[in-house]
Amino acid sequence: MLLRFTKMHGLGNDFMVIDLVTQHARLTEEKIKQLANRHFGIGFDQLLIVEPPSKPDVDFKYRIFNADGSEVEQCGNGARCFARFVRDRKLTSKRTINVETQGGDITLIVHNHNDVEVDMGYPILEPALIPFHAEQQAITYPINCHNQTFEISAVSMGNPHMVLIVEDILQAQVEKWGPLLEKHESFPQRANVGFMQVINSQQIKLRVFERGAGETLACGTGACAAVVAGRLQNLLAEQVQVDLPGGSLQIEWQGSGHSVRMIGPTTRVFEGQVRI
Ligand SMILES: N[C@@H](CCC[C@H](N)C(=O)O)C(=O)O
Repeated sequence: MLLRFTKMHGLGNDFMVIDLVTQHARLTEEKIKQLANRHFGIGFDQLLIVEPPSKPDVDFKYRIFNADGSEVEQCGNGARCFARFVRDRKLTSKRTINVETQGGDITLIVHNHNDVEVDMGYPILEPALIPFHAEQQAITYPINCHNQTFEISAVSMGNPHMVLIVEDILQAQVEKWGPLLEKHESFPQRANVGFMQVINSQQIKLRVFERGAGETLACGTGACAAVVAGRLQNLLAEQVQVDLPGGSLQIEWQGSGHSVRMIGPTTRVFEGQVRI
C-alpha cells in the first residue's frame, strides 16, 4: 500500500507528516523505526500523524512518535508544521486551529504562510518526579548522575523536560550527559534534557538532547521549558529569544497562571509516497 507523506522541519527539527484523515494505515513501532532511519528509510526526528478529532471543540487529533518508535505527548516544532500541513492539504481553511494531543489541547495560530504561533498550554512543575524533594516545592534540585551532581529544573510541557544551566553552550557535554540524564531514575518516563546558557534576560542559547531522538537542531517544548525554568529563577523576562543550533524561536511566558506561547517558522521540504 502506498502512503502519501510530507517531509517538513521547524528549525531543522525534522518530521515526516502523514494525513490519516483521508488515508488509512497501521504503523507499528518497528515500522516507525524503519521509516525514521536516515540511511534505510525517510529519516526524521519525529513522525506526526493527523487524525480526525475524538471529541468536540477540537479540529484534529495530533499524534507524535519519536524516531525510536515511542509515542509521546507533545512536540512544539511539530505543532507549527502540523498547522501548515493541514492548511496546505486543505484539511481546514481555519487560521486558528485547536488540536488534541496526549499532553493536552493546544491552539495553533497561522500568521502567514511560514510563521505559526502556538499556545502550548500551562507548564507543569513536577516536584513529584524528584522523590527526595517532593515536599519542598523548590525550583531547582540537585540530582546525582554517575558521581556528578547537576542542579536541574523539572518542567513538563505535556512532555517531561529537565533543564540545566551551563556557562558556555559550546563546551556543554550534551553527547556525554544527554543520554545518561535522559534515563535518570527521577524521570520514570525518561526526559528531554535541555542545556541552557543565559546570555541576558531576553536571550538564551539552548541545546536539547531529546528523549527517543538524540540531540536535535531545535526543540520547541524544550525552548518553552527552558524559559519557564529561567523565569522561575528570576533570570529571564516575559519574552525571550531562544537560539537553538537550527535557528531562533520567540517564547513568551507571563508567569504562573498563564500559558506559554511560542512563535517560529515552518518549512516544507518535499512530498513523497512510501510503500508500507
Ligand atoms: N522536538 C520536539 C519534542 C518531541 C518529543 C520529545 N522528544 C519527547 O520525547 O517528549 C519539540 O519541538 O517540542
